[in-house]
Amino acid sequence: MALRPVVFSGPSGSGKSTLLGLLFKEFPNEFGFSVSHTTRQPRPGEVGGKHYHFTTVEEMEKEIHRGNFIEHAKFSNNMYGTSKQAVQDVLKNNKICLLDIDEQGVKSIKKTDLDPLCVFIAPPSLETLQNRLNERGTETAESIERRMATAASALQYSKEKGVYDIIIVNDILEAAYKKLKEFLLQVLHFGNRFDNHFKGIKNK
Ligand SMILES: Nc1ncnc2c1ncn2[C@@H]1O[C@H](COP(=O)(O)OP(=O)(O)OP(=O)(O)O)[C@@H](O)[C@H]1O
Repeated sequence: MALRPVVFSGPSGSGKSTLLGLLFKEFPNEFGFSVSHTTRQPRPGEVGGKHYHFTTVEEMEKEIHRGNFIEHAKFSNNMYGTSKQAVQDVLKNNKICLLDIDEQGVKSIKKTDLDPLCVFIAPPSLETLQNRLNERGTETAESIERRMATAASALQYSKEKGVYDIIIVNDILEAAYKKLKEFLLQVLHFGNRFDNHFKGIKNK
């Protein structure tokens, strides 16, 4: 049976990368990250090919035109997208593919035959979201404003029936991670890969 990919979505700053990082740390052999393409500039510490494939508008448009992208979207004047190759690279290693994409991407990927599980990471409040973006220190005031403007509509969309399989409010990080992990352990029926781990949780 094909391994179902897991799509993470949620407002910028809600904690997707943080939670994904915890999953990869705990289960390095189970999960693989679908590396998205983007035309935005790398943030300090970001590595091409690992966090994103950094590219140009011209190159990305050419590849989209060739049909090589599953989904793509524009956000804050930059293009983002998931190439078919990025997902294949994970699946060929027999790992569960994790994706970090926005709600436009979620709509597109749900139309494919990938049958993704969709997880929405929500902030405890818009105020906390803004504080976290400020504290992360990666955005200009203008960029934070743009992110906050789209956050409200993303939260609204997350409540529509049938879009997300679970909504996780990332208030206390440890609690959010536990909820995420338990959900994935329960839903991803793919052999007995997590059995021992799951028993460990149930016995606690
Ligand atoms: N539960 C939490 N409590 C406090 N701070 C948190 C929590 N989760 C994440 N953070 C912090 O909030 C900031 C935003 O988190 P993160 O970068 O993971 O968000 P993101 O959803 O991946 O954002 P983007 O979509 O912009 O990449 C980071 O500085 C992170 O350390």
